[in-house]
Amino acid sequence: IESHNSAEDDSSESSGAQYPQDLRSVLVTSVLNLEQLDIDLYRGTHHWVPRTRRLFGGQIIGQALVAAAKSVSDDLYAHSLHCYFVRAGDPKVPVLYQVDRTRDGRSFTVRSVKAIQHGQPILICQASFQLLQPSPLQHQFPMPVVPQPEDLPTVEEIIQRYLSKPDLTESAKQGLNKLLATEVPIEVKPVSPAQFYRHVSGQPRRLFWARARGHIGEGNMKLHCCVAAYVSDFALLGTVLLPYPKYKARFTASLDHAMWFHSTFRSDEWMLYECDSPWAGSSRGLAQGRLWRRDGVLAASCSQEGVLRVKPVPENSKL
Ligand SMILES: CC(C)(COP(=O)(O)OP(=O)(O)OC[C@H]1O[C@@H](n2cnc3c(N)ncnc32)[C@H](O)[C@@H]1OP(=O)(O)O)[C@@H](O)C(=O)NCCC(=O)NCCSC(=O)CCC(=O)O
Repeated sequence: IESHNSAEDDSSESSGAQYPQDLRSVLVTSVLNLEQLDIDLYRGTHHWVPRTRRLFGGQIIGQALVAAAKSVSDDLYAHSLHCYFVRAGDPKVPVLYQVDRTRDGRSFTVRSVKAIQHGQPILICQASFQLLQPSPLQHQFPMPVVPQPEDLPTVEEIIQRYLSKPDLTESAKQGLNKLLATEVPIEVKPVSPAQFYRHVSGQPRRLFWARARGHIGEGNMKLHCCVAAYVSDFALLGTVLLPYPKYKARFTASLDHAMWFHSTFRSDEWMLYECDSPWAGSSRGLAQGRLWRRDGVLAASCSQEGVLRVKPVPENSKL
């Protein structure tokens, strides 16, 4: 365990003009920009909907945290959230977020948020905020040593490489082209592409660099936490499947998600997402994630349990 100061990181490598596919408007000015309907009542819309046709959990958590943050003062920082996904989100209708001001304390303030569709909750979330307070107690695990993002291909480049393989089946080609056409508002660079895509059996652990597409800027820390909450649900649960390349997912869904924010960070700058799964059983799996700033500071930790029902991969599958 190494000692670390979680000092403000002022370094900025981002500028809107650098990004050919600047989806800033999608994540910050659209998905996380909730419409206020009444006091403590908001409406959120969707952008990227996964192939499961249920709403992306990270979007619901990110929006719930935006709604919670709107009723706390600027000097409070989000430090944790705990959520249950109780129903599948319907991509055809918006989500309502109803905030309950559970407690305003001296140091800590708690909000409860219910995400509602068709008159019923799809997510229940508690979020807690704190005044910045100094402490002589400061430690963190060291960040894993991995190649820098500049030295790794993007998922789009990796998919292009797979597409150029001569023995690819037509359906695999179609699947990959669909993946390429999907505008996920997160940019991802896997540290080990073969492992990321489960082409080799391995430990239930994977690492990838991730950042929000587009320039967000210093902004406020609460917004970066909301974006990180969105990002943190991406590819986390899949970590549970890594030791089982002979099985493919038939039904997977996250059941709950907890997150702790440790230090300031920029969600539009590369962060290393270290995911592992200490346990699976009873059609469920536990996944844990750590988001690292590239200067080695631990920015956030999260834990998620999901339901995973699988079926054997056909013998002749090329992917
Ligand atoms: C978790 C559930 C499904 C639990 O509800 P229920 O208990 O009613 O469902 P269930 O009985 O588990 O059934 C779920 C599906 O499994 C099937 N099923 C049930 N029992 C089975 C069994 N013994 N063997 C095989 N299949 C079975 C059902 O037919 C159904 O499939 P069919 O549906 O085909 O009939 C629900 O609470 C829910 O949907 N919550 C929201 C989850 C969510 O949306 N999370 C965020 C998105 S997930 C995410 O974002 C993570 C990103 C990622 O995936 O990486």
